[in-house]
Amino acid sequence: MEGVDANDKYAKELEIGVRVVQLACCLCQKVQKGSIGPTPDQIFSKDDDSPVTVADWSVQAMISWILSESFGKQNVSIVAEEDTQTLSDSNSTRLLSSVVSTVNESLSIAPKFGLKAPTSPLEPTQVLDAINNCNSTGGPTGKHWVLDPVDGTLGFVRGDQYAVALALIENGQVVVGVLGCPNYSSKKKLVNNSSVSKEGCVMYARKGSGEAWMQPLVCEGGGPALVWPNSGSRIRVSCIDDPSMATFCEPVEKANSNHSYSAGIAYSLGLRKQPLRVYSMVKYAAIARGDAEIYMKFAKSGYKEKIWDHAAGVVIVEEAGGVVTDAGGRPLDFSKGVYLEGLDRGIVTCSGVNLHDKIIGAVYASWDSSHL
Ligand SMILES: Nc1ncnc2c1ncn2[C@@H]1O[C@H](COP(=O)(O)O)[C@@H](OP(=O)(O)O)[C@H]1O
Ligand SMILES: [Mg+2]
Repeated sequence: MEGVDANDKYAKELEIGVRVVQLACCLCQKVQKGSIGPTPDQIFSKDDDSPVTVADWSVQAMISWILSESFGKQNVSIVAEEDTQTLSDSNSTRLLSSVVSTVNESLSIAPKFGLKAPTSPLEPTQVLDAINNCNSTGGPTGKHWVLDPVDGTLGFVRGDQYAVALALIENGQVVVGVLGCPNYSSKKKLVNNSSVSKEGCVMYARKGSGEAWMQPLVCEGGGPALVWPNSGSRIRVSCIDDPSMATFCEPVEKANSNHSYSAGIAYSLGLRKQPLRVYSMVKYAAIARGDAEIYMKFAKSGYKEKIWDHAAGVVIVEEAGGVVTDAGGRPLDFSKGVYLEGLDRGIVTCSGVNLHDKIIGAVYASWDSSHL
């Protein structure tokens, strides 16, 4: 079965997106194994105290460079998580050279992924430029790529689930989503933390196609180069709509979502299973693949969700047959810039409308007493 008809709209964006996310997953796996870059546990803190690693900057630089080469720098607008503040510090020369060598090692194997490698290794200034080129703020018009180079950085540094998330927004709508999940096997169900695998997958979808796809990572094992259109397999959400049989997932970190509130919703709906706590957008991947039926996230009041933490996951879940809205039942709005402005209370993702209606109803019934 073929993944995508080459004549379709966004065919080139999807193809390049899948190829470059495959390459990015490979980069992350190599950093994690210590085969490129510094020791994998080297973690830096950003201004908001969130962690960042060589992999985050390197993936952002590499993807930014490939997108500019593929579509022309003047045509590419990218909204992405990282900036060069820490890297440009005069005390960071060793860190910058780690990023530069990681980017160059990764680009040197780009042809295996059907992508063009630079004719000579990138200079530090080119790497910094590539990161800085991702300073778009998106908005309601035009095409914007949206990138979270390593989503779930905590999962990455703990050897747990994390994701490389790339999406394309056009006129405020997510039209392409690619989600690389380096520790989520294309063959094995995600059950709990022991389901961390070293043979990950990439999922992807194009808006309106009614199809979502998955392919295994091609990084390891010296296997064949990535071919496209490929023999990816179709993925589909679960057909379970009985709450007592359903699995719900949520962030691992209590700081990122209120576990006791979601436990209350789960109880009121008759969900019996323990929550599946997973780092990163792998939660969207689990819904799209049918490994779970519900994903709820209720961040602290005042926290503003960023578009790169959701764009790719939302279109993949929707094309796989699922539903994603805020907790008021409205679609997420990707047209307002970097943040999901106007988001009502939280995010509710389900495999189908029946479960979704029930959760939204339970949120309305319980919110006033929730102290959120
Ligand atoms: N206080 C907070 N509340 C909700 N989400 C937060 C948060 N602080 C960070 N996040 C987001 O949650 C993401 C991790 O998702 P999860 O908690 O589902 O694993 C982080 O992505 P990064 O790891 O890319 O920074 C970050 O964007
Ligand atoms: Mg993120």
